[in-house]
Amino acid sequence: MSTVSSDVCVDIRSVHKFYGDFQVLFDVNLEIAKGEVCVVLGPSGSGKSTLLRCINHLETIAAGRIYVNGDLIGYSERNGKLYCLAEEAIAAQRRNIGMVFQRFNLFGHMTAIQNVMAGPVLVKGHSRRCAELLAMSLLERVGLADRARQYPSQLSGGQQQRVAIARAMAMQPDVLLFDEPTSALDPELVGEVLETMKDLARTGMTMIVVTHEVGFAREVADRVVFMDQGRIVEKGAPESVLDNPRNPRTQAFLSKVL
Ligand SMILES: Nc1ncnc2c1ncn2[C@@H]1O[C@H](COP(=O)(O)OP(=O)(O)OP(=O)(O)O)[C@@H](O)[C@H]1O
Repeated sequence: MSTVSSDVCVDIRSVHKFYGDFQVLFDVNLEIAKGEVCVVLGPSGSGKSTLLRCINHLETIAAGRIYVNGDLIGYSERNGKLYCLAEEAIAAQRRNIGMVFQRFNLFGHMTAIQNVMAGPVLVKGHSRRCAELLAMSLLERVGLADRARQYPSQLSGGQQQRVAIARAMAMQPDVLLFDEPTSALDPELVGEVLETMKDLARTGMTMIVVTHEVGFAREVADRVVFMDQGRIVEKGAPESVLDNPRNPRTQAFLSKVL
């Protein structure tokens, strides 16, 4: 049983993570409220992607706990000890944690709508009819209803990423994780994906976004987290972290990117 408050969606407690002998995360603590948009900034190699991947247990952790809506991710706890969950149980947890990657990872042999329908049909057991209605409404939401029958190779990078967002939404996750969703895109396609993410944020979706888009952080984030060398060194409202950073490492980073 966890003691997570019902307003908290993601609760990261004292997480440590190693790759072999290399410690990549040090005592990371972060609570994300339901409906919150949290943007994670930081220099390359600071551990942002790794932290995101720990949340849906694509990476194991050496110590600490991660809860999503009160559910301990990846492990069960008995008498203070952690035991790894079976793959099936981890897969069930991942269904509630959507992830959008830098490379869109769409199925190339499926049309846009088939990509969005796949999860609801194959994983959730929805009827094709039901999944098709849901997929169409999501494609409409990301502005791609007219592209539903096209294959990924017939879509631009920005359109493919918007399909990937619709696909993640189709699982009706508790939280959506974005791992640098615009960094593989040509600059002129970045805006349309950020607009889609802004729309999503307005609907009250809980989102954790790793990005270098400081403008997006300023406009959309409820909170900005700054990571450096595996640690959260600063977190707070965007205007406080971005305009008045207190930590010298945040100051140095922002002076380069702004
Ligand atoms: N599978 C892995 N095995 C060993 N080291 C890894 C692995 N994945 C990442 N690392 C190392 O862990 C550190 C953090 O990587 P991570 O990708 O989390 O950083 P990041 O802040 O997301 O960087 P970027 O902004 O460049 O994507 C880096 O030093 C990286 O080289």
